[in-house]
Amino acid sequence: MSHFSDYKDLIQADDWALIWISRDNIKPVKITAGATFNTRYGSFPHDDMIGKPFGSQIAVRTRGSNKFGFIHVLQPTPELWTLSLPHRTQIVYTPDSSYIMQRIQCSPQSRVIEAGTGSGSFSHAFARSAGYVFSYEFHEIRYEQARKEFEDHGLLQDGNLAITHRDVCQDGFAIQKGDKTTFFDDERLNESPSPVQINANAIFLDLPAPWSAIPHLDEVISQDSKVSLCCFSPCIEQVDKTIEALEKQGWTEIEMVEIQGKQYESRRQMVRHLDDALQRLRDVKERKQMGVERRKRMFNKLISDQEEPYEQRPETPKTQFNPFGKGSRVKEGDTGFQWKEVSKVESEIKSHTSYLTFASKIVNKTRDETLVAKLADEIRGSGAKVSVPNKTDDKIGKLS
Ligand SMILES: C[S@@+](CC[C@H](N)C(=O)[O-])C[C@H]1O[C@@H](n2cnc3c(N)ncnc32)[C@H](O)[C@@H]1O
Repeated sequence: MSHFSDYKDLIQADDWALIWISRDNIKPVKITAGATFNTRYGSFPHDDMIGKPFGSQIAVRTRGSNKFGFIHVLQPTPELWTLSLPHRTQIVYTPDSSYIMQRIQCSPQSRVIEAGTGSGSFSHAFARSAGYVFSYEFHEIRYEQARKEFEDHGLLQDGNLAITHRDVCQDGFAIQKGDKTTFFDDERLNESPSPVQINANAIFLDLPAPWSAIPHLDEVISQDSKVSLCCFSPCIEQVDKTIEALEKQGWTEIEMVEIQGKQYESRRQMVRHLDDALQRLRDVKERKQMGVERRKRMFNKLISDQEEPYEQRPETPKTQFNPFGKGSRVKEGDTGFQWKEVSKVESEIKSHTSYLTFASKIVNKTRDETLVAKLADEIRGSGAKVSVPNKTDDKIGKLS
């Protein structure tokens, strides 16, 4: 069972949960009867979590005080995993991964190649949406760590993910049956002929030199459906070399995109008039003048050493409200003032802004007339109002 895509209501022993302590502090925890989750806000017995719905708030009294510390126990999702995983490399964040999956049409029909695995951030997102994921990592320790995590999270056992310890730039993507460097647990793959039928139709390369891996793709991509590819590269020189390799290998629809994740905050801002500004300047000038005169009098008193009765500083009238500075505090949206809706750009959200190079390839450009006729019949039978391609029509008789 995958802890990251099979939703369940109640927390049970042996479930993985992501414990939300604060926005920047989310911890993956395997719920274990009798165990305790310790934080600086208190110790939370796992037994208090078992049987409660995912999403529950668990509170404990902080030792020596009347206050409570609390946590939320959340169902794991790829998005939360991305925010909580142990970083071994740079990772792909959700703003990028969601866009990439949409662009490469990741669906249950997708057979995905991902290289390298890195910290496994994107692998979790792919595993939830795709039919099958083949992930490759050449760094032995990272491969082992990722394999362990995939295993713990239920992505390998009866799952839809295979991880291979391999330098894909040198040795390509093909997996021979019985390959000791590949770890998967799937009867279908075990039974498939050698080499394993990868038939990838979605490729994601997050490697320093994707141009060296691209020529190896031809032997593992789908021959009878459109293949979409995305390369994730932090610098434009890499994009340049990647595009050169893609063109050379016959990839088409090449396009480069950069994602700049920004958060827009919607708020109300007080409408300020020119008269307010002028009034503020008069105010400042008046106060300054009063200060100068007071200091002059104090100086004269020092020189003449004459006693002068203590002069009370004249009371300045409290301003009703000064929209440019001090005065009585006004809360956003208070009545009696004029407000306008504005949007404010917050600092950049977590995203590893790389350049995304997309491309596609169709290997076999002839179409299966029997299949087209069958689909056409089905569409006609469903009564849907669609224009069905006619095989005698030259313009649509072939896929271009
Ligand atoms: C930036 S990380 C990938 C991060 C990953 N996309 C994620 O979201 O967690 C790049 C990974 O590619 C691996 N790598 C680099 N060159 C490779 C190659 N030729 N074959 C396989 N893996 C490679 C590195 O070891 C590294 O772990």
